[in-house]
Amino acid sequence: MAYTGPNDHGSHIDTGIGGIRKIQTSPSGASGTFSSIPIIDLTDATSPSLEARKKVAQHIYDACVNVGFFYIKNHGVEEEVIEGVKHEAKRFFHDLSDDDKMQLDISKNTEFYGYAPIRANNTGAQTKKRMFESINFGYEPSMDPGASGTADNGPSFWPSEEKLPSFKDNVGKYYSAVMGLSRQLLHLFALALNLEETFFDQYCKKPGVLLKLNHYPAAIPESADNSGIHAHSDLESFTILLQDSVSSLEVLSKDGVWIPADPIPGTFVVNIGDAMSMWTNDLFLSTIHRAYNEEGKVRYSVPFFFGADYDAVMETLPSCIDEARPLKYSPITAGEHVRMKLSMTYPKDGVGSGKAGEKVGGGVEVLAA
Ligand SMILES: O=C(O)CCC(=O)C(=O)O
Ligand SMILES: [Fe+2]
Repeated sequence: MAYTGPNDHGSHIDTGIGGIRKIQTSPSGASGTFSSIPIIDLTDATSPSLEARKKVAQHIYDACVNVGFFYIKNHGVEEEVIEGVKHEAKRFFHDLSDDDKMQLDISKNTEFYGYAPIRANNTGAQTKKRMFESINFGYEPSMDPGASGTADNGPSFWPSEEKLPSFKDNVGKYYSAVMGLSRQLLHLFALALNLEETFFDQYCKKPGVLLKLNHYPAAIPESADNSGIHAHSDLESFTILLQDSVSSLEVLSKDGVWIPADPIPGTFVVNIGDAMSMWTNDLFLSTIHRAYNEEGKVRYSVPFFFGADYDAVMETLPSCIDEARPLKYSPITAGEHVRMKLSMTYPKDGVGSGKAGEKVGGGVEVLAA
């Protein structure tokens, strides 16, 4: 299903990630015209031939500058591991009591890791509850096959072994697999940008990552709407999204059409986030998307947000600046960028909520707190 009109909730959008913005299709208004989301075969991403890897990178380049979203197939993550994390997501949301889940309350965590219950929009613009709950897990060096350096991204809240036996182990297997895949994608992004294949590695030794489990319940009570996750862009460098079989995700094209990104078996959806868009001076698009519960079916999704080391300074790549594309962004550490935007998503008693008209990080205009 595709909807016309830029946004069916008025002229401003709830980013879900960073307060309310004017409708726009990228942090700074850059956007792409597209009518479908490309599927990219990663078989040759690990080819010994540089030429073959560059061909894959060229497809990624095209997708990043035109759409900001693409599916990947033949990504190498084992089916069993994928089924494992889906199973654990169901256990988390259904086997734990509300009290158990609130023990992991995100508002008690310094780094915005933890559980966020079904709640009304945190910005106050929407009074009805949004029908999704989620839990975020932060960077875990023990789950990163490529870890180097000492991470200081703060501790995650995990359910105890007693409450949910083997949960951390099984989620950890998925986490490690997508962590490895992320490092492969980093190489492809570098090749796509005509950089040394390992260019981004130096910024991603202990990366700021979030593995999030989302649950969209089937039943929509009177006190809620079916909106799920409202229109937003992701804030990290890129996202690897695992969907179940229920359609929900839609991506906004420049002409205001919501293009479905329905689940395709055997694939992940990858999208560029605000940080990579800033890094590339908006050459790579951080495209607005949303996930509404239109079908009234229970749905789970597992986004893995990958960003640079919190102490890495993201400075716009010189090759992405020219007369037609003048420099738009000041250098910022990945940590400052992420913490600022997460604090607007999950405000804590007046801390960090965006103010009307405030310019944040990537030049995003925040219109209401
Ligand atoms: O559930 C989905 O399909 C998308 C979720 C999403 O966009 C997010 O959590 O940022
Ligand atoms: Fe998202």
